[in-house]
Amino acid sequence: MEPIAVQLNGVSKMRKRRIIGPIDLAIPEGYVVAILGHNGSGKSTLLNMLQRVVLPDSGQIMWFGQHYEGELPTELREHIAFVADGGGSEEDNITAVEAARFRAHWYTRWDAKFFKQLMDDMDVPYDVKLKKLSKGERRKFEIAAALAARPRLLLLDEPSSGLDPFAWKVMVEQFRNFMADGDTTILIATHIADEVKRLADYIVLMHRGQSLGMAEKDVVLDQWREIWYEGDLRPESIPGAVESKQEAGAIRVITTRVVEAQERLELAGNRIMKIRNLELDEVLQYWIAGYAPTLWR
Ligand SMILES: Nc1ncnc2c1ncn2[C@@H]1O[C@H](COP(=O)(O)OP(=O)(O)OP(=O)(O)O)[C@@H](O)[C@H]1O
Repeated sequence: MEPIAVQLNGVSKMRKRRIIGPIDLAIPEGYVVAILGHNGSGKSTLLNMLQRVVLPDSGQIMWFGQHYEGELPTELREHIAFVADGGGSEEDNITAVEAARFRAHWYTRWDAKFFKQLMDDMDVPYDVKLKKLSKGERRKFEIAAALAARPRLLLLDEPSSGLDPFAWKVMVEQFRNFMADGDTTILIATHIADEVKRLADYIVLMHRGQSLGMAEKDVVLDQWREIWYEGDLRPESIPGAVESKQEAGAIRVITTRVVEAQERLELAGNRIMKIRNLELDEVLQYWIAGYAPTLWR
């Protein structure tokens, strides 16, 4: 069995408008996991609980197989890096060089050479107070500093926020290189399909404070198809059919079992006109409605 980076057992947090949880989740070590969900679904609360900025009201969290009462010990915290979604910080009035010096003290695996290389590649100035950087530059600095910490657990809240499309493309390359030669587990809270498509290995879907499970990204993107066909086969008899509609003499059916569906249609002598993969947001809509893809474990 794969080693687990973080495990949540019945973790919940009471918020004014809703309860987040109870969440049961096991995140395998060394993968990129996207926590997907609409606004207010509990993604940031989950990330905050994983760095103990927010304390759960009940349930248990394990980090690399260990449970801790109270504050997380330094030996663990120096292996966790977090990039929040915007906002200033206590580092506002210092430069990137000074911030790097500070972080090098804190993170024992700090990689100064890698930090410089990332900052140069992304063209971020070193000698300007962090609060004077543009939104995108600040974001790049935060991500460079998080990667240079060589954390075992990296928590990212909407990493592409504030980056222009070109900068985001460069950033994706940096993440991929980073993942290729490291053992870091990355959790990305997001509702941006491109972040998921380009980076994630797994998807966790959060909805109204609940986790609807975790599935491999490739399964999520591959399993759902829209088939258009002509003929007299009733859509309800097509394997995996979850929805169908008659339009302009053709039938449109959504299925999770495309191979069997195709066989059934061909066997019945119906003509398949078009088959299309569903987009991520379409799949999520069905997942939320109760038609989950094949879940991991
Ligand atoms: N500090 C807080 N105090 C009270 N309620 C909070 C607090 N932080 C978040 N909430 C509430 O908890 C729920 C989940 O919020 P959270 O920020 O975790 O969602 P999210 O999925 O990250 O949303 P978004 O996509 O908008 O960033 C929301 O209803 C929010 O109003």
